[in-house]
Parts: sequence; C-alpha cells; structure tokens
Amino acid sequence: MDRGGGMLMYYRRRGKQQTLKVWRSICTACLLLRDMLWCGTVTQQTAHKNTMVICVLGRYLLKSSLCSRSWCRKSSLYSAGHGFQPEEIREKLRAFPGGAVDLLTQGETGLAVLTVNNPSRMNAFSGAMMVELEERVSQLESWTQGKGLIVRGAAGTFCSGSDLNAVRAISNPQDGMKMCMFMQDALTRLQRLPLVSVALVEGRALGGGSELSTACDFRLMTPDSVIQFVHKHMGLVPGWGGAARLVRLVGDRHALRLLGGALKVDPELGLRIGLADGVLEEGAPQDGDEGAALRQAEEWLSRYTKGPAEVIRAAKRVVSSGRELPLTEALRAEKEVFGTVWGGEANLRALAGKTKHK
Ligand SMILES: CCC(=O)SCCNC(=O)CCNC(=O)[C@H](O)C(C)(C)COP(=O)(O)OP(=O)(O)OC[C@H]1O[C@@H](n2cnc3c(N)ncnc32)[C@H](O)[C@@H]1OP(=O)(O)O
Repeated sequence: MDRGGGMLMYYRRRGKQQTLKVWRSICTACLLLRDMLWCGTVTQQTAHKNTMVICVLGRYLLKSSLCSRSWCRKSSLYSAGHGFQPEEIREKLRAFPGGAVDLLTQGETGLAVLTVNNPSRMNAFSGAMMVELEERVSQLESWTQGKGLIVRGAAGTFCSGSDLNAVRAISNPQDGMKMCMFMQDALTRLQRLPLVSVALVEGRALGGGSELSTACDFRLMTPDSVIQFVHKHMGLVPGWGGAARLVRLVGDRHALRLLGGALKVDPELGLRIGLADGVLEEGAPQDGDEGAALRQAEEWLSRYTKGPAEVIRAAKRVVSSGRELPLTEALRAEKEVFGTVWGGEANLRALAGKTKHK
C-alpha cells in the first residue's frame, strides 16, 4: 500500500485510536478525582462540578473522533439498514447478460482506461455490466499506484444508459430501488477514487450514460458529441446520482433546464454551463483512427497527473473531501491527508532541491 493509500483503513484505524484515547482520558480523570476526594484534597461539591466538566468535554471529544470516522464510512453509500443487500442485487442483475466493462491499467503512466463495451446496443448497461462496473471500481480502489482514469465507450460512442430490455424486466418499484442503490454506490465509489478522472464523451451520452459522465472529475467532448439527460422522455428522473452531481457541477438552474427540457448538450453549451471541460480536435473517425480521441484525452489528463502518485492521489483526496463534506469536517480530512505527504519522499526531495516556481 502506498504512503497515502488505504484512506479507508487509515481513517478507521485513526478513528478507533482516537476513541480509545478519549475513553482512557475520561477514565483516568475520573479515577484521579475519586482519589483526591478520598484524600480530602477536594470537596464533594468541587468533585461533582469537575465530573460534569469531564463528561461534557468527553462527549465533545468522542463526537469529534466519531466525525472523522464517518467520512471513511461514506465510501459505501448504503447498508443493510437501507435494504441494501449487494450480493442479492448482483445475482438479480447477472440475469441480464451482454457486453462488458473493460479495465486497462498502465503501470508506467499511472493512467487507467475503463471502457463501457456493448457496441451493438450503443454501449447500454446490461445488468451484468453494472456488476462488472462495480468490480472494476473495486480493482481501482486497490490499485495504489494509479493517478488518472479515463472513462469511455467502445466504438466511438459513450453510453446510451441502462439496457432498456433489462429495465423493462425489472420495472417494478422494489427492483428499481435496488438497481438505483447499486449504481449510486458504484458511481459514488468511482467518483471518490483517489484518481483524477475524465469522461471521454464521443458520440452520445444518454440517460444513465450522462449520469456516468457526471461521476468523473472532468468531461471532455469530441466536436460532434452530445450529452443528454433523456430521463424525462422515459418518464423518469436520474437515479444513479446524476441529478445530485449535475446540480453541483452546473448549479440548480442549469440542472433544471437540462432535466426539465431533456436538452441536448453539445460541446459549445457544455463549455458555457461548465458541464464540459474541454473539446477535443476534429478528425478521429475521418482518419479511420479510433484511438485518436483516446490519445488526446490521455495527453489532456497527463497535465494533471504528472508527478509522484502519492501527491496526485492526495490532491484528489482533499478535493473529494472538500466537494462532499461540511467545511469543518473537510478541514479535518484535509489535515489528515496533509499529514500523509508532509515530510514524505516527494516533499523532502523538493526541499533538498533549489526550488523556484517560475
Ligand atoms: C438510468 C436511466 C436510463 O438510462 S433509461 C435509458 C435511456 N436511454 C435511451 O433511452 C436510449 C434509447 N436509444 C436511442 O435513443 C437510440 O438508440 C440512440 C442511442 C440515439 C442511437 O440511435 P441510432 O444511432 O439510430 O441507433 P439505433 O437506435 O439503431 O441503435 C442501435 C441498436 O442499439 C440499441 N440500443 C440503443 N440504446 C439502447 C438501450 N439503452 N438499451 C437497449 N438497446 C439500445 C437499439 O435498440 C438498436 O438495436 P437493434 O439494432 O435495433 O437491435
């Protein structure tokens, strides 16, 4: 595991240690007070007052130690209490086969490419692909040397959402809720990966495909591409976390326009409202070179992933906590992440050199 790796483990361990420390301090203070009372050093009234102070302080400290633990728990959205039984849902989803979600990790560059691969259905997500997506996210969670991630679709188009054949078969409310929790969980974990992620949108990103694009840190569009939240036309709203993420990306009014109008977002509109972060150059399909857009995306992403993995991953972590947590908790999380790089190899190397930021 790298220096900054295993944030989850780190916070769990830290949270437990802090809670133990607080309990130990409370017990020691109470025992001390008891001894003083027995020896007659303090009156019963003073002892009573001090006990109250210890209890209030202890409560506060325990609460704040539990606070830092709650951030680590946030890496999985739902639990059994919410009726979330992942294995049961996986089994149900596997009944709808077809397509694949491919993952390629490049050790030398620290970049990974995740490809939604179901071209005969415009890369729609079959049930089996939803399960595969979650598995790939798990793989990326334990890829401790990674720095960047490109999410794309096969054969020149991004993703047309969930496979309508599977959707029809699980259109009852219970199954819909299960699929919703499963995909929200998988995409939230994708968004929280300590990797700088970019959705490479070629062709169309429709419905769940548009939601998938919002789970990345950035969106790059090819000139003829379209992102469209078509949910309204399906009598739906987003359920994979796309609405909550869209509001944070473009603000509530643009989000309402995109959802309420099922507007087609081309690169120009995408750039204007802040949904797109860049437009790639014209040309890939005409040249018969399918990899051109991917190469451009890799080059674009490499600007933000150059440098030591522990520093890039730490940068993503502080942004993730800043994006999701209230300020006080985000500041505490930032302090913890800061502690993983301060005095670290990259920091010491930089200090030893003659640094000038020109
Ligand atoms: C989470 C909520 C959701 O995601 S709800 C699903 C939202 N998505 C949709 O409604 C997409 C519906 N599909 C379309 O609008 C069109 O197929 C789009 C993607 C625009 C492509 O049009 P066009 O280039 O003319 O190709 P086409 O329609 O002939 O499609 C090729 C084959 O792909 C299939 N396909 C496409 N999308 C899906 C989908 N989401 N689920 C299942 N199959 C899909 C089409 O049916 C077509 O298949 P076939 O060649 O007729 O066998």
